[in-house]
This record gives sequence, C-alpha cells and structure tokens, in this order.
Amino acid sequence: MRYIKTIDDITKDGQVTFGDGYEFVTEVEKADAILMRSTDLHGYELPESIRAIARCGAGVNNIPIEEYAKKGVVVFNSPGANSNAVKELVLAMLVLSSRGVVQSMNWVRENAADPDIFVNAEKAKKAFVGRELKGKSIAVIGLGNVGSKVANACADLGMDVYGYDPFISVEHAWALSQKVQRVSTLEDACRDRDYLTLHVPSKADTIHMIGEEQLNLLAPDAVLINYSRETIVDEDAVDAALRAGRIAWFATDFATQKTVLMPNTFITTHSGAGTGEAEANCADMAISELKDYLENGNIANSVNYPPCSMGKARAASRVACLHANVPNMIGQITAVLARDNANVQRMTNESAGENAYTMFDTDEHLDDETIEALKQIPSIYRVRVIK
Ligand SMILES: NC(=O)c1ccc[n+]([C@@H]2O[C@H](COP(=O)([O-])OP(=O)(O)OC[C@H]3O[C@@H](n4cnc5c(N)ncnc54)[C@H](O)[C@@H]3O)[C@@H](O)[C@H]2O)c1
Ligand SMILES: O=C(O)CC[C@@H](O)C(=O)O
Repeated sequence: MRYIKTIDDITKDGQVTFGDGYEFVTEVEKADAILMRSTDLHGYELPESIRAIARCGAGVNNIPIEEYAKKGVVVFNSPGANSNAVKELVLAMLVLSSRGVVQSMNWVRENAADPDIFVNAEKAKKAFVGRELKGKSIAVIGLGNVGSKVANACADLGMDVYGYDPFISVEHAWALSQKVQRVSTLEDACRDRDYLTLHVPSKADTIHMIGEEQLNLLAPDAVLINYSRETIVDEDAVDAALRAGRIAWFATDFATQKTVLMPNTFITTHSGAGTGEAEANCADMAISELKDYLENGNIANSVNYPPCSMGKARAASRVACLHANVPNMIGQITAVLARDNANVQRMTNESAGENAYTMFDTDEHLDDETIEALKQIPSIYRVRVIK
C-alpha cells in the first residue's frame, strides 16, 4: 500500500482517485507523497517519509524546490493543464477593462427601483462607452503554456500582438501564430502598447519586472493584466500609475493588502485556474506523475529533477539514487554494485542543474548491506528501493 496526503482542495467536488494500492492519510508523517495546490511550504517541516510532491498547477514558487531536491524529494507540477482556463479569464479581463461592463451592471442595480429604468438606461449608457480590442496592441510577456495561448487568441481577435520571452521553448515557438511579432527586449515589448499581460513564473529575474519604467512606456489609457503572480509587478508603481491616470485599468488575480485598495482595479481570488476542467486536468496529470514515480521510479514534469524513464519496473529489482550532479557518481555506484556481484540489466543516468538521477534494474534483489553502502556514497541524497 502507498499513502498520499492531500493539501488544499484539489478539486471543487473533492473527487481525487489514485486507484488500487493507494490510501489517503490525514497525518503527513504517514504519507509517501503529497498532492497539493497553492499552500506555501516554505518553512514547513517536511517529514522524512515524503518522497515526492505533485503540485496541481504550473507555478511552484510556493515550494522550496532546491531544498527538497537536496532531501531527495522530487517535486512535480502539471504544465499546461490549466492554461486554457487562465487564457479565458485573461480574455474576460481584456473585455471588462475595455467596455464598462461592470460599471454598467452596477448602474442597473443601483437604479433598479427607477420605474423609468428602461428609458433612462438608454441615456446612461454614454457613460459606459468603451473601445474595441480589434486593432489595439498588446504585449504578452512570457510565451509558455498560458502566454502562447493568450497571444494566439489576441491575434485571432484582430489585435497587434507583441511577444517577449527570451527563453521560449521550441514547442511553444512552433505553437505561436505567425501573426505574433517577437520582440527582444522588455522595453520594446511595452513601448506604446495599449495592453500588457504577464505570463512568467515568479523567480529572481521576474520579481518586480514591471515597474515605473515599464508602465511609463505604455500608451495612454493602457491596461495592465497580471494573472501570473503578485510578485511580478511593483505594486507601489502600479498604484501610482493608476492614481496619476498614467494607466487606465489594472486586472489582477491577487488580492494583496495593496491591490485591494487600488482604484480602477479588477481583482479575482486567484481564480485563473478556477474551472472544473482545469482542476480535473491538473489532478489527472499530477496523480499519474506521482504513480509512475512511486511505482516505477520514472520522472516526468519534475521541476527539480531531470526527466527519466525506464518503463515499467519488470526486473527482479529496481533501485534509484537521487544525488548531486557531480563527477564520478556512476563510478561509485557501480563499484558498490560490483562488490555485491550484482548483475545490472539496465541503467540510466540523467541530470538537470545541480541534481541528478541514476536508476538501475538488477537480476536479483540487492542485500541490505549494498543498499546501505549506496546510501553512504557522498553526495547521494536518497536511495529508493522501488522493487
Ligand atoms: N492565476 C492562475 O491561476 C495561474 C494559473 C497558471 C499559471 N499561473 C502563473 O503563470 C505562470 C506562467 O504559467 P505557464 O503555465 O504559462 O508557465 P510556463 O512555464 O509554460 O511558461 C512560462 C514562460 O515564461 C517564460 N519566461 C521565464 N522567465 C522569463 C523572463 N524573465 N522574461 C520573459 N519570459 C520569461 C518561459 O520561457 C516560459 O515560456 C506560472 O508560473 C504561474 O505563476 C497562474
Ligand atoms: O491552484 C490554483 O488554484 C492556482 C494554480 C496557479 O496559480 C498555477 O500556478 O497553476
């Protein structure tokens, strides 16, 4: 039996299924793995029992992924699984910030008791005249799963789309409409744009990437949309730009102490991924990643270890070593196996950044002494006997 601890509401209806051989536990100390969403794990004491964490969603700034890598804990996310949901809400924000929809609805509610409301609404509507998206320009910062979909959708709406992503993947570059114009600096992306939408992860080089300088480059009456993370914008600069009328509207998914007090701001409850479809997609992807890792040692979509697959564990034994990406690890591992006279059927080694993963199948089970000797190799973080 394998044990799973869920943190956060993974889906609205609470339905999460791992299938036979798995049980949910309430005490994290009894769990092999964690399935989670947005809870902040910085400062959280992770029990030794935990071997893997799957984040249902894209952003992993709530998880200390490098610290966990050094504990031999593989962290997964679910790339792309909620991107359509975010794209649709961003499109909604483009419309809401351009057409006075909310203001017009508020007017109707406030005047509900007026017996002549039908006639007076015709007179009131001039206050809510907006502008069309067609022909306007938009900069999309970050052209990954969400940004590439937003960029393509905006191009389909007839907008002039400018994309900025110095690290764009080949896959997302292929997926991008030919109508999306690529720019090579953030400044060129922002200059004279009517709309600016952010789709980058929160990391050292993106924190406060949008501040006074970038906001000042935008066209008059520009709209800023942040469905990425609250850290990406300098909130003081956005507040000042709104109050000075330098930008017209701000749409954000993050209700912070500062955004809730800003004028002309649409704020949602971190709901970019808030659809049943996105929740189900994220949960399905995260569960299959965890199951393949727990049952076979295979890694797909990890944010702190390399991808690695040897298919189903069919040999007598499968062992995985999680270790630092330093020279002579394979030499040391095979030297221990040679001492035990173990016959290795298959072996694979992959690395990513500071971390590496070595997995092998043997004809017979390794004895406890051999496993202990593997654990004693310097720079090995964890040894897993998968089978
Ligand atoms: N509001 C929500 O509910 C919600 C849902 C999904 C994602 N998000 C946030 O949006 C972010 C993007 O999501 P995604 O699924 O598109 O992720 P992704 O990893 O597919 O795409 C991120 C893109 O940002 C690019 N990038 C990284 N650093 C950059 C920089 N300095 N300048 C420009 N581009 C840079 C990357 O190259 C990549 O193409 C996530 O990290 C998460 O924080 C929020
Ligand atoms: O879990 C959520 O609801 C939000 C997830 C989202 O912010 C993400 O980064 O994918």
